[in-house]
Amino acid sequence: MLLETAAAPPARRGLSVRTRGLVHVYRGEGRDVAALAGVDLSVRAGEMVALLGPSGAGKSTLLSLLAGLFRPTAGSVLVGDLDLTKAAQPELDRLHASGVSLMLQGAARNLLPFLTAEENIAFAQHAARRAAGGDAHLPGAPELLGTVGLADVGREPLSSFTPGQLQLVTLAVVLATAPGLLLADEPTSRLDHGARELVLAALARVNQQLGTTVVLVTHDADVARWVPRTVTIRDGRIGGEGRAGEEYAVVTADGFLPLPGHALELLAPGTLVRFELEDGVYHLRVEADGEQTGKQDGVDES
Ligand SMILES: Nc1ncnc2c1ncn2[C@@H]1O[C@H](COP(=O)(O)OP(=O)(O)OP(=O)(O)O)[C@@H](O)[C@H]1O
Repeated sequence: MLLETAAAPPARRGLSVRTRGLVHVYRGEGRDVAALAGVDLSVRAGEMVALLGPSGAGKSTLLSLLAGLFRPTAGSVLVGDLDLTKAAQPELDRLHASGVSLMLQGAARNLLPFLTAEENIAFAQHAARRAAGGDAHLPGAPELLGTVGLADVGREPLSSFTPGQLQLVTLAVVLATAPGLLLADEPTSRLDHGARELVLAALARVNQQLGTTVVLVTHDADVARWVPRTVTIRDGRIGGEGRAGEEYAVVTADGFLPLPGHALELLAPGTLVRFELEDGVYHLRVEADGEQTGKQDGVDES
């Protein structure tokens, strides 16, 4: 099979994402689970962001809320101008038909195995055309398959595809409705190194060529090579951000500053700290038994 790229489908404006004070509690019998405990996340239109973090941190819950699959316990989610927490069902239906695409974990959950790649794309476009009253200008299957690097295999049976190629077909299918926001849950899980690189490269190409906003969840630490911004979710909150390989702590909307993982090990709960500004540089000073123990860290004021 050939792996090659063709002319990209026409760009469509990406959708911005903004959450404020996002809280989600799963209500269970006798036990409630707080999956998200106040997430303030802003993603610009056309940006590509990876959500990282340990298992159970709340990444998939956050992705589902961005997709509008269910409503949060508290807080707001804006996709473009639409507040998903207040939107009526027809508005959410329209958003799902053409504005936001969700790539579920595992190609099998996104594809109909008895159809070819082209037929899977046509199937995905059918609902979008109906929602738009037949007026939707959607990209053709050859264009889409070309964009993900799978030109010329649109009519071959999916049974002859490798796991990496199936994931690329999945990407073409979720792009079939020309979404402004693409949400991908673990798009590289269970793929070998070479296939992971191809899928991440295809996602980055989609983001750059089509302008689609991309938010993906991953355990893949290598993802930072392909994604300019990573956001680490820890215990249902934003625990930090990575930009171009640099790690940052992020001040929350209500003024809290979660410590980065390595500092957590050094600073026990209850530790008293002082911020001091010296020559344009912030210093974090730790107090022990009423005494100053010295400079722990320095941060540029800017
Ligand atoms: N449907 C559900 N009902 C009850 N609890 C849930 C449900 N889905 C997730 N949880 C719980 O919510 C918390 C966050 O789960 P979530 O799947 O969002 O985390 P995650 O970071 O995506 O984890 P993983 O990387 O393992 O997929 C966990 O404690 C999980 O057990």
